[in-house]
Amino acid sequence: MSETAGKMDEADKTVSQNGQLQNVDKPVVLSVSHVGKYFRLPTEQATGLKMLFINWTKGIKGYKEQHVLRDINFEVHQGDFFGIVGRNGSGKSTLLKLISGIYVPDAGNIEVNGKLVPFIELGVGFNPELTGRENVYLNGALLGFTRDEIDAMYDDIVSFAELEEFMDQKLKNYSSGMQVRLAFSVAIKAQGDILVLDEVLAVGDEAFQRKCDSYFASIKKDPTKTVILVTHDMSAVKKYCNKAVLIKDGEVIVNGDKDDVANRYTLENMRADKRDTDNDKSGEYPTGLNERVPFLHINALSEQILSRDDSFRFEVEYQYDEPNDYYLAIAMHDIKRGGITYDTGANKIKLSRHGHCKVKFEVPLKLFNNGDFKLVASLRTQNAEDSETTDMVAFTNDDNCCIFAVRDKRNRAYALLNDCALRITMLAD
Ligand SMILES: Nc1ncnc2c1ncn2[C@@H]1O[C@H](COP(=O)(O)OP(=O)(O)OP(=O)(O)O)[C@@H](O)[C@H]1O
Repeated sequence: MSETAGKMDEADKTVSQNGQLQNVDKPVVLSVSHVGKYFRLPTEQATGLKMLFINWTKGIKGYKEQHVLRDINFEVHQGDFFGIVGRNGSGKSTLLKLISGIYVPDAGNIEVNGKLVPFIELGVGFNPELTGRENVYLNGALLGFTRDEIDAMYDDIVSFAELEEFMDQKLKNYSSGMQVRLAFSVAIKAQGDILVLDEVLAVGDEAFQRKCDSYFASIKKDPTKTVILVTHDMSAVKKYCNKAVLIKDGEVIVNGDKDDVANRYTLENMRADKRDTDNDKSGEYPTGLNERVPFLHINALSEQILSRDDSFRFEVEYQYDEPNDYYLAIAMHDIKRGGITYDTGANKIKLSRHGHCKVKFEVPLKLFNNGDFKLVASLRTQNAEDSETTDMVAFTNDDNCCIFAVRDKRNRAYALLNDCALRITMLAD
C-alpha cells in the first residue's frame, strides 16, 4: 500500500469497503485539515481614536466573530469527483474560496497538489470593457497560463461556449447567459488538474446544461482530472460524484459516501421544511389539535432514509381521555409526486385505551420505489347517528406528522410503486 493510501481517513475506508471509491491509492491532490474560518462582523463603530481607546479599556471589541467553518477535514484524491453539499449559508462557498486561495484559513491548513482552476464566482477575472477574446486571455493569465498555452486552448474554449461570432464584441454586450458560458468554458477547457465548480449546473440554458452534463460524464472517466463540485442538485451528486461531504452550520456532518451525503441532505431539507411550519404555529393548540386531543404526534422509530429491504417503523403518540372507543386513521402522502399512496381507511384501526398512549406500526418497503413520504394520522370517533361513518376529532398537521424517504439503487424514480404494481390487460373487442 502506498504512503498516501495509508493516510486515508475513516470515511475513505468505509467508502472503499462498499465499493464506491476507486481512488484511495491515487495521490492526494487536496488535503483540508482542521480548517476553520470566521468573519468579523462590526457591532459598533468607534468614531475616533479617543472612542477606540475608551472601548479598548472597557473591553469592547466593536465586532463579533461569526464562525463560518469549524474543524473541516477531508482529502480529495486524484481522479475524484468530489461533492460539497449543504443548505444555504452552511459555508460551502467560503470553503471553496479557502480551497482556491481567495481566503486564508484562520485555523488548520489546506494543501493543494496540482494546478487548480476555480469557477466559483461569475465575473471574477472578467472585464466588461474588453472583448470576449481579450477576456479569455486575461482570465487565462489570471489562472496562471502563458500566452502560448492560452493560444493552444483558445479555439476549444470558444467552440465549447458556442460564441465564435461574438468573440470580438465587448463583454458588456453579452447576455448574462453568454457571459456564464464563456467563463465556464474557460474554466473547464483550461488544462488544470483540479477543477473547482460552484453551482455550475444551475447556469446556462437547457442546451448548454446538456453539454455540461456530457462534459461531466466524460471528465468523470478521466483518472487524471479531479473535480470539486458544490451543488444543491442531489441527482448530480449521485450521478457524478464518487465522494462527498455534507456541511451543516459550518461543520462536516457526513464525509465519504456520496449516497449517504445526498440522502442525509434530503432529510435535512425535509426537517427544515417541517421546522419552518413549526414556527408558524399560533393559538393555544397546534393546528389539528384541540382540548379533546391535545397531543397527537407520529414518531419515527427507524432511520428515516431506508432501502426497499427495510421496514419503516413508527408510533402514533396521543392524548385522549374520553371513555368511548375510537379509531386511528393513517394516510401516506407521496411528497414529490403528490397524492396519497396508502390509506388505512377511517374505521379500520379501532382502539380503546385512554390517557397518554403510543401505538406502534410497521410498513414494509418492498413495494416502494424511491420517493419522499409523509405519514399523517387522524383520531376519529363513531358518528352517533350513522354507524358506518366516523367523525374526525383531531389530525396531525405538517408540524406533528412524520416523514421518511426510500432510496434504493435498484429503484427508479417512476411514479408507480414497484415495477410490478401495474398490470395492463388487453380488453376484448
Ligand atoms: N465576506 C463575508 N463576511 C462576513 N460573513 C460572510 C462572508 N462570506 C460569507 N459570510 C457568511 O458566512 C456564512 C456562510 O456563507 P457561504 O456563502 O459560505 O454559504 P453557502 O453554503 O455557500 O451558501 P449558499 O448555498 O447560499 O451559496 C453565511 O452566514 C454568510 O453570511
